[in-house]
Amino acid sequence: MRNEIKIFSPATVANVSCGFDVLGFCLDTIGDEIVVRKSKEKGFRITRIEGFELPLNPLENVAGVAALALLNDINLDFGFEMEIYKKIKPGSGIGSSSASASGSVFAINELLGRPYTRHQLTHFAMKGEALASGIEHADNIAPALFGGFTLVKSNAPIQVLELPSPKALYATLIHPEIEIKTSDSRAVLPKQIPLQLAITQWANVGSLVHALHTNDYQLLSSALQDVVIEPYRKGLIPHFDSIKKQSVLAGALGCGISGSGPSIFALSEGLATAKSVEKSMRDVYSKSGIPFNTYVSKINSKGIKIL
Ligand SMILES: Nc1ncnc2c1ncn2[C@@H]1O[C@H](COP(=O)(O)OP(=O)(O)OP(=O)(O)O)[C@@H](O)[C@H]1O
Ligand SMILES: N[C@@H](CCO)C(=O)O
Repeated sequence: MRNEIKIFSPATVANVSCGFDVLGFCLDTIGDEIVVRKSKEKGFRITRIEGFELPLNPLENVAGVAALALLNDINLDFGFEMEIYKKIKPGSGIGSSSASASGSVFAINELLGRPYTRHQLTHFAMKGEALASGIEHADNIAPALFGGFTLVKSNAPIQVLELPSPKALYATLIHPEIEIKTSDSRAVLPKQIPLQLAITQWANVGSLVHALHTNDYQLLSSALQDVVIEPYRKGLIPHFDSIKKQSVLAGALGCGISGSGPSIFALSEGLATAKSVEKSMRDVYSKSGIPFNTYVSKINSKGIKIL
């Protein structure tokens, strides 16, 4: 059995417009690298973090909290240490915290000879995610650990459904360089919603799942709507309405807030359209003076990869 592992832990898009806290998909080209090795000393240490300033103290880092949740469940006479090479900016809305929490437990599980299922790993990683957002949710963790599109049917016990990813589907993202913490963008949400909006939203979730199963891009497009969360959060993201309008004019099937923002995602049929959507997003933000990055990615059907 190996003593060290290096992994690529991908960025993910949670919610996918209509599926707040339940739907997500995995990106292919954006992610962190993590190295984990066994150590003689028991417990868990983070020895190095490059890319962004984050706490080395495992109790203050989502990777550490997730790892300790797993290690508390198993009796070992050795421990682990971790190096994190962070590429996903914390607070970006593309699952920065989830990449660390899920990568951490995935890597430890591999070094232990895979005693845990991906459902059990999701449970441990959620403990880390709770440190970042104040609530245990798995809509970023599930796509990172399972790959593709996922639906979190239940948190306790954790049940993740793996949905199909139509081959021609591409994601375009714009990440405005402002930080929105998940905890802050949850604070603006109402505690109750009108029944009529709930009906529209759950009809869209069901339609989106059906569209993925049947490769029905027209249905997918009509289901990529968020009548519950977006109206409250879009004001936190400069030029959100323009990005959405221009993306759809450029051919996107739909466009919405990625996770809790500020990143915005669009889904398109075909790489050429996804690139046109990227150009339309860049045109909107170029005039704004706000620094930004854009990405085009296919859907990553595998999730976390061993390097
Ligand atoms: N290893 C880590 N990686 C990223 N963020 C971390 C980590 N450890 C602790 N944090 C904290 O978590 C917060 C970022 O998580 P948050 O959920 O707000 O952003 P995100 O993961 O980019 O967004 P989203 O979940 O909407 O995609 C920051 O306050 C950051 O300091
Ligand atoms: N479902 C979560 C994802 C962000 O972590 C939210 O939108 O708050």
